[in-house]
Amino acid sequence: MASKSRFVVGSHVWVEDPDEAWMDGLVEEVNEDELVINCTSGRKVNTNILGVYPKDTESPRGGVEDMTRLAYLHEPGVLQNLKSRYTLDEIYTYTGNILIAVNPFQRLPHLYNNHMMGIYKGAEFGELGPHPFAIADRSYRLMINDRISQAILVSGESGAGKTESTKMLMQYLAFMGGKAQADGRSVQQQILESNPVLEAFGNAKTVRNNNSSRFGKFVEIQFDENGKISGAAIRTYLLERSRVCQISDPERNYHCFYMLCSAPPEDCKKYKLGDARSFHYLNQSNCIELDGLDDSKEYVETRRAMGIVGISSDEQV
Ligand SMILES: Nc1ncnc2c1ncn2[C@@H]1O[C@H](COP(=O)(O)OP(=O)(O)OP(=O)(O)O)[C@@H](O)[C@H]1O
Repeated sequence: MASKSRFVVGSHVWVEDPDEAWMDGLVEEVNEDELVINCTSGRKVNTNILGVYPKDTESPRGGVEDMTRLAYLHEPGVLQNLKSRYTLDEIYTYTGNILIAVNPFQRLPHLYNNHMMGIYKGAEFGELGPHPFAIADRSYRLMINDRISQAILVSGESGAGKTESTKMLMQYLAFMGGKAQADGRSVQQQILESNPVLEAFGNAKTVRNNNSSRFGKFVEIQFDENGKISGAAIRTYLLERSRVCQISDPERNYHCFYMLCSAPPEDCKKYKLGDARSFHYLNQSNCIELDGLDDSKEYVETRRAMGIVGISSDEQV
């Protein structure tokens, strides 16, 4: 908590602001518990000492990779560090061995390719830049070396990037534990292909996220004593069932329904499907199509993924 003695005229500080969250500035006057702060934004603020925090003027402009190195680990300090890194497209930051991801809202394929997985493979934790691959690698190594099951918890608010981060963790563990297999349906492939299937049936557009998971999941990947994947299980929880029959503008129902309505003509005829706008469960909202999402392509892709995870064509209809 801020205390009176911490601030004198000329102190660099952070002050809470209802619009900006935090503004930085210099203390201009100290009157008991009240401060007058001259903010760099040009505003002058009179405030109580309780809403003011010291600012570290020596932290690097580009931020630090591990926030335990910050002089002050308070909210404005943490947010400023994340912001400095984000402006340089550094979306990952550590706080000790916790990885913080800030949603980039753009595809960054160079961060997640095979080359990157190769770089993180076996690297000492903290030696390379913060990355989900480093977290996955550390868990994998701990499992191999200590022979103890490991768990990675991914949490955050809706749209924060949990689903995307989880896919990267799974991608890395599948890379590390993969076995060369000729029949094209290896366990690691099945694990990765489970994502499009789960997303088709359990994800929907919400106000906050075009691909919001409307369920929780626990992904268990089992490894044999050589560190190769031997099996997997995915448990899902608490699917938002009400969405099936009730949606509000501008949200959508589950992706699978729009995919079905965009199926190839022979399938539409076979299953008596038609324009999504003709179905009450879909036309309660005006949002039918999503930018950047081709439901007819997704239909084909989902059926392919269902085949890979082991749902036969007979079971699919
Ligand atoms: N690392 C990333 N790279 C590129 N895009 C990302 C990344 N993380 C998130 N996104 C974008 O943000 C969107 C929302 O992310 P995501 O679905 O992972 O959030 P979530 O935390 O799982 O949300 P919810 O709780 O609603 O399911 C993604 O569809 C994607 O467009």
